[in-house]
Amino acid sequence: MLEIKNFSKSYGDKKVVDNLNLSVENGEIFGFIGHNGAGKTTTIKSIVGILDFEAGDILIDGKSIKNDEMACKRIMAYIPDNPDIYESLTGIRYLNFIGDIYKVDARLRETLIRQYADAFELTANLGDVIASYSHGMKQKLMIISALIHQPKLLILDEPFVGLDPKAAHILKQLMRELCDQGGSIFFSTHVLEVVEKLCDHVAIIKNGSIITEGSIDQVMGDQSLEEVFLELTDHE
Ligand SMILES: Nc1ncnc2c1ncn2[C@@H]1O[C@H](COP(=O)(O)OP(=O)(O)OP(=O)(O)O)[C@@H](O)[C@H]1O
Repeated sequence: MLEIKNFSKSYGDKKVVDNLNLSVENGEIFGFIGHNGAGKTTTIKSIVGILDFEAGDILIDGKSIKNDEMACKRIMAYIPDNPDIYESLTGIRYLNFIGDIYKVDARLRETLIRQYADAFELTANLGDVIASYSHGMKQKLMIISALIHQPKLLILDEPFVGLDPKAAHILKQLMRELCDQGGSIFFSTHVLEVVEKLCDHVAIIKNGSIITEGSIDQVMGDQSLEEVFLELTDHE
């Protein structure tokens, strides 16, 4: 579903990701972890077509984000680490705006909005302007907007930051459901317990290079993910 091949990215003359390779299969939840500044957001923004990159390619369901951007964007959804959305719209207008862009059938859209807004306890606030939302409420709205067009690939950058425990629990359930239905998820996080419990696959990035990657069981062995992470990232 997602294939990153020989991907390198620089800002000016500073290379921040160096020859990164990884793939996410159908039905898989893939956790992407690494210290601050390791290159996670840069990789994610390149996957979703926000950043250009100088080397390698990124394929979504076999199509290149460089050469076939619209086809890639149609089947993928991205939830950034900072929910900066149109503050002057109401929640429901924003969701309908996204529904229109992705041509989500009106009936299906209504059902999905109700289902997800109820799950995240946001239904009563959908008529309010987004400017009045808390950080967590904006985050929930972004998650709902990503799910209503039923993406095959969901990309999330630190999705659990700012969510209350119940919302985090619901998001984990929805992530698992999407993958049980054949979708794929690639997400970054600093919450290693979530990766341990939720992910099928994990990669650790350090200074722009993958230092270990594999199934969660392979990577952890008989240690906790925290132990593995600290051991691998502590050494220069
Ligand atoms: N717009 C930019 N211009 C120049 N350098 C940048 C830019 N954005 C990021 N960088 C640098 O690229 C490197 C990787 O940053 P990135 O945001 O991808 O890290 P990250 O792994 O997502 O970190 P965090 O866990 O703190 O979110 C860092 O050294 C950062 O300073």
